Amino acid sequence: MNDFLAAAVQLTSSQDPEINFNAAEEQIDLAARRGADLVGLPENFAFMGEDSRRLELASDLAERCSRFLVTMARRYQVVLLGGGFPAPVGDGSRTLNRAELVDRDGQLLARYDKIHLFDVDLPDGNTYRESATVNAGQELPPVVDVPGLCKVGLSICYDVRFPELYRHLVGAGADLLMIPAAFTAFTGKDHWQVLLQARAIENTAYVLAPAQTGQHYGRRHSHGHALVIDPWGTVLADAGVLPGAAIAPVNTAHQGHVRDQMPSLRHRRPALF
Ligand SMILES: O=C(O)CNC(=O)[C@H](CS)NC(=O)CCC(=O)C(=O)O
Repeated sequence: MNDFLAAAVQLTSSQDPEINFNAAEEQIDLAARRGADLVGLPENFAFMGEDSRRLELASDLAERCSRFLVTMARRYQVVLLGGGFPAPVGDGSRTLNRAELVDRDGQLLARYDKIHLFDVDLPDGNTYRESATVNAGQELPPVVDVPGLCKVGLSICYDVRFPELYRHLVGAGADLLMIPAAFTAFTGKDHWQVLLQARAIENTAYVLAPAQTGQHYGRRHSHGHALVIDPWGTVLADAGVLPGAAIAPVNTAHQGHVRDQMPSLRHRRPALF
């Protein structure tokens, strides 16, 4: 594992993929100029809108997203995560919610289809039924040893509420947990930072959490606060509520130091569970 700069991009994605791709490129460009080696885009970076429109666009959008990630990674020479885009399945009436991690040379390093779907009625009157149009992925997310960086584990958004997924990633050697999201404003204000810090602390791992922010369409508001968190749980960078990025150093010696000082991973009692 080397030392490098990681960027968690924050966007207000809309129903217009053209605008969204341009906004994403602007933030990738800025992050690369600031020296970022690893850049994460949030869930729904290319489209944030009504389900019916998402399904209409899905087959075209999935291809465009994969191509966009390859083009951007090469153009800006960064390792790039597309934190979630619709990939059509079957006759195209349903999708997977897919993340892809691409190397600087455009090579696909890892792919993950979200396994926990957000089917929740919130007290603010908003109802979410991700499973109405999305199929759950059937495989645990991968950990990939990114050449020149570190071992990166993937996940998406609502996954953050399932600590066993991150235990799996850390068991597979992850140093850094990617948690790209489009967290609701309502849940985000109480849960977002707490959950992310918990995942960092309990796994003594870096957390990179790109985010959606602001109003997208209708009543859909996202919480923002893209974060980079260190293995002690300290928030190293917070993108606030405007489009931008949280950028901070990932430091190998520091992770080793934290893991020596707080050896909780070594104190697990798997035999009792
Ligand atoms: O709606 C779309 O356009 C695409 N999908 C999403 O934004 C996903 C599923 S609805 N959002 C979440 O998982 C939010 C989780 C969350 O906010 C929490 O766990 O509190």
